[in-house]
Amino acid sequence: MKSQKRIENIWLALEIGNSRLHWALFKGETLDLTWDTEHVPKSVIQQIAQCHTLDDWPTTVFPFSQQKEIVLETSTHPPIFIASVVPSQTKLWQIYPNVEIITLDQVPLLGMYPTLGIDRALALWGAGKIWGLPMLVIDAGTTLTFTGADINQCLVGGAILPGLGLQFSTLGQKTGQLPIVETKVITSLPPRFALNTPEAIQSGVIYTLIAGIKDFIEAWWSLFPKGKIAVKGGDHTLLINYFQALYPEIAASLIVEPNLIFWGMREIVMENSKYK
Ligand SMILES: Nc1ncnc2c1ncn2[C@@H]1O[C@H](COP(=O)(O)OP(=O)(O)OP(=O)(O)O)[C@@H](O)[C@H]1O
Ligand SMILES: CC(C)(CO)[C@@H](O)C(=O)NCCC(=O)O
Ligand SMILES: [K+]
Repeated sequence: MKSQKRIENIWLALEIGNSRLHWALFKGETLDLTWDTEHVPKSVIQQIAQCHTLDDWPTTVFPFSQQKEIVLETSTHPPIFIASVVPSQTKLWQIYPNVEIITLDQVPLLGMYPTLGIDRALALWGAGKIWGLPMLVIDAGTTLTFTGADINQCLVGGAILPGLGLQFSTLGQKTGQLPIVETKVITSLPPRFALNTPEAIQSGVIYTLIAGIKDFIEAWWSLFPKGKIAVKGGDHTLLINYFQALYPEIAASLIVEPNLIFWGMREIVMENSKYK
């Protein structure tokens, strides 16, 4: 049975990434549900803007809208807080009647540069709030990013490189005879010296990626011997598995938390007492 009580402190967090959308439903400061969807076309956002409550949303965007055990008698147009690194998608969501875009100036980190990605700032802020500083966030998403802050909440800086999927797709797309390796077919470590094309691609990308990440981790620990490291992003499970196989002592000290950006968003939204 659905509760008849209207829940007034429901809010949605929407992280617009380069590959897909990441959603969270909060009741006050409690994270209730998370799910991922594709990027949404304008027509569907227009449809959502007409919906009064979440129950009416299309299941392609809110997969739980038909599930009776989820209490969704939300007030009209539950607020959506958006953190986006895709300006064209941000623009589309602005037709929703109750939307708030989270911007860099709302993140209390010091020393940020103006073009720093909001996802990097929020994940770092969220991780720092929960586990403490110094903190380095490794985001294994469309891109792979490193983003660190010191004990004074000051951005140390970081790095950006193509993520696992992007490395494979670029190799497949920009060459005459290389196939596109799908990350989902990879289960274990490939042979280092491979004797077929797909495994040669896997070997090259994976072993250099792991070596590169290990090098950044060691550089972080030489700057901050007690510095913490948190890992997130669509490819985090794969990367953690490789570290467990190759460098178990490093793997053991990594904090794995897919929801880092949502924790960062919660910190900022909770400043606004209306949703507590
Ligand atoms: N169901 C899925 N759909 C798409 N990508 C997936 C899925 N599951 C795992 N991945 C992996 O996640 C990676 C994308 O990561 P993620 O979803 O965190 O990126 P994003 O948040 O859209 O992008 P950004 O890096 O801009 O934040 C891809 O390289 C892919 O291998
Ligand atoms: C690096 C990405 C693509 C990671 O999602 C995003 O954070 C972004 O677009 N950043 C802007 C550039 C920067 O952070 O320096
Ligand atoms: K990323």
